[in-house]
Amino acid sequence: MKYYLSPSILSADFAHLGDDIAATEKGGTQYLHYDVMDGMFVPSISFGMPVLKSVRKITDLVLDVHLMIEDPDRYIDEFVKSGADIITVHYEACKDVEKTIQMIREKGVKVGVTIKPKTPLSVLEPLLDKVDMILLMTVEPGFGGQAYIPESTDKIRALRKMLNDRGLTTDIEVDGGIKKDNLEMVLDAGANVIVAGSAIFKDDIEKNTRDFMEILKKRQA
Ligand SMILES: O=C(CO)[C@@H](O)[C@H](O)COP(=O)(O)O
Repeated sequence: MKYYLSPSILSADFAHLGDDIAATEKGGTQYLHYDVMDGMFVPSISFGMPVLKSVRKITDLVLDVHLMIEDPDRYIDEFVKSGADIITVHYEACKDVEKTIQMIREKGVKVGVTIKPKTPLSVLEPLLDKVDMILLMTVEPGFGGQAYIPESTDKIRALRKMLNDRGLTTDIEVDGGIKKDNLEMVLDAGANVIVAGSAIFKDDIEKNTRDFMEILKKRQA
């Protein structure tokens, strides 16, 4: 199993975004998490394609784009053209999630599907072998800096079992409230792609990144 860190730039200082991203690169991250919010699917609005284009120009990190938007089919093509490497869509936001997954795959980028904390794992059953990554939201989507929802740990464990039972090694990404002190817990439960925003983009960003990476590297097969 490979382990990845995906710092969420939602918590970065947008006036110094390039410097903040460079610090995560120096700290050894492999991914960068890019949260797109439309003010409809989630209450807040973040950033979209133009910022992604600028980020693409300054980094070779894997751009892990999480679309918190209604009917994401409308924007898949533009996010691919703007530099996304992985596009993750919400099960709850798609009119026909299998069609959306297929559309993303046809564009030649990796595809993820995600569910909110209250959505049951059962909705993922038909999708398990169709995606590269499943993102489990461990807070209600919409804002950085929230507390991890404790019930998420059992959900991660149950999802890893569902995948193992089918012989699948699909990545499980977790997002929301992940800090150094609960990182081992989500890894033990079966997560292997870690999103962290407020725990990374504060004080010494390079050191925070390195601290997370040290823990992940110990698990690397
Ligand atoms: O998608 C989201 C919030 O909707 C997340 O990516 C957060 O940005 C993670 O931030 P922290 O909980 O780690 O501060």
